[in-house]
Amino acid sequence: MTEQQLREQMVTLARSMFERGYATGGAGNLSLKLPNGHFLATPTGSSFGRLNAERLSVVDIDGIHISGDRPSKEVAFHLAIYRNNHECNAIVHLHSTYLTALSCMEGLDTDNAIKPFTPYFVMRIGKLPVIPYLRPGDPRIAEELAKRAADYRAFLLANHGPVVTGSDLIDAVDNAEELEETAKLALMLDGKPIRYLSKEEITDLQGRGK
Ligand SMILES: O=C(CO)COP(=O)(O)O
Ligand SMILES: [Zn+2]
Repeated sequence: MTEQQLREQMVTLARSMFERGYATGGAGNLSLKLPNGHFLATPTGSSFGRLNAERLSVVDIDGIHISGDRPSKEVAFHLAIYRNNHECNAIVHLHSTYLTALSCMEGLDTDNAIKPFTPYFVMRIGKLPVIPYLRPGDPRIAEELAKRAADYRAFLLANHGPVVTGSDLIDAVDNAEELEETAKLALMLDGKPIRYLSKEEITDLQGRGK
């Protein structure tokens, strides 16, 4: 895809997420890898419902602002993931309701916040490690994500929300939506007897693609 097509795709997918309630207000941010090796990111403070393709931010791998409006204050953590996971070409960060609710719960398993009970969570996400709470924009979020980026496809920032990767922006958005629905189910089922997937069932799903 050309840079122009990727810009238009970011605007369209962001608006779709906004209209369906995955993003509200000015929260969350998106990025993707451009064909020239730079990165396209949502401007800081922008609403997913009202992005403008021409004003999206462009930064290089060091976070230097090349063009467009001032980039998201989280661009450093996006870049930390790209540096450490070459299969990642796009990132979605949301404050979506159910994942953010989950991120506020005490006693999460920090290696995997959602014990698998549906196949698509295993196929699209695998495991969801929890990153300790840091204020939005804290440079230490990038350090924490850099340590885990090579081994996971999604992360839960404690008391904040999800960070989800993909092979392109459509894949990252689909992964984020699947993960949000999984968190919704996990909270609906909280306290009820769940039949979790067995070790064998999880192994059977791994490496099969989507
Ligand atoms: O979600 C956010 C912070 O974590 C939003 O910040 P930006 O508006 O700077 O992208
Ligand atoms: Zn955020």
